[in-house]
Amino acid sequence: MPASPSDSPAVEVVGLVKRYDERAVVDGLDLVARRGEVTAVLGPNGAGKTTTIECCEGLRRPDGGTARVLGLDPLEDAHALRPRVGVMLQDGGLPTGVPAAQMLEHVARMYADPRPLDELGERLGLTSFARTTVRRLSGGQRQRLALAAAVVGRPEVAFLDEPSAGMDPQSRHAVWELVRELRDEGVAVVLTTHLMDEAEDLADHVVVVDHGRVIAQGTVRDLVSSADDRTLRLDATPGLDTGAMAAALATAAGAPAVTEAEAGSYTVVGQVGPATVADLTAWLAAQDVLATRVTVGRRTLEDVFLDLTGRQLR
Ligand SMILES: Nc1ncnc2c1ncn2[C@@H]1O[C@H](COP(=O)(O)OP(=O)(O)OP(=O)(O)O)[C@@H](O)[C@H]1O
Repeated sequence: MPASPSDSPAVEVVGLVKRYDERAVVDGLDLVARRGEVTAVLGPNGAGKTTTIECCEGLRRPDGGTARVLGLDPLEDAHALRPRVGVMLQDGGLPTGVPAAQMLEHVARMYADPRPLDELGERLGLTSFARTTVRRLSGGQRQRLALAAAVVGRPEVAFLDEPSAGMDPQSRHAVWELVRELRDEGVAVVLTTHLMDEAEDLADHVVVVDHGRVIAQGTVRDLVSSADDRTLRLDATPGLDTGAMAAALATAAGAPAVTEAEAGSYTVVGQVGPATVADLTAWLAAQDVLATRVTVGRRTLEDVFLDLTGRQLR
């Protein structure tokens, strides 16, 4: 049976390449995003996330590979895609001299069946600054307005570049609720984020990008349980010998990886069980060190992300 249009991916990127000054910042990247799913693209600063999304939005011309959105070419078919795709850019990309409400009304008029503005304004908390010009909005207010502009036209695909960056917790939850609702309405939501809790909470599919390529992907559950390791977190005196700690735990925990991510805050990843905790406390007692906190839990998406992409700054 031929695939119906709704079975085909809403976004399909194959072997995408984008170079700046001979340097490939996107280097053979493949990505699929489906209708009714939230696809979260994660990666360190400079990994190529925004560039990839901008190729899908028709804002950049790829140097290789293809990007298709709703089966169309984002550049050649830009006119046909405009009413069907919502875009929230990282820097807002909004005109700055007009009041917020006026800007949104103007955007809404471009669509056949826009969302009711009062309802959208209410749920994203836009009413308190409706008459403020865009340039005078705070960062979080501008983000909320940009999100409203991206979804007011009832898009089939929404590209949201760091949608909740710089937002207070209340706004972030309002954004998450809206994203879930879009997904439930069948929208393909593609978002980038540095917030691992955002990805854990929202994403049906996570794509981890580094150096312009996909290095891991799957559901959050796939990614965190690909190893059955657990993480032990320890708060104690800063500067403990992590090598010696790893050696002390080696019998109980296999070959654990011990790191001091922040001063006095240690992470042990490995086959952590009751004997590991016993060996750790014995080792600490032998050093005359008091643990102020020991917790054991599953690996989080952040643990997986740091394992995949390393701890050095980009
Ligand atoms: N117009 C441009 N000219 C030259 N280099 C560029 C241009 N746009 C992006 N780059 C470079 O491409 C690389 C990828 O940038 P991109 O914005 O796609 O990364 P990102 O993964 O979205 O990062 P972040 O998490 O910091 O937003 C970076 O090294 C950036 O400096």
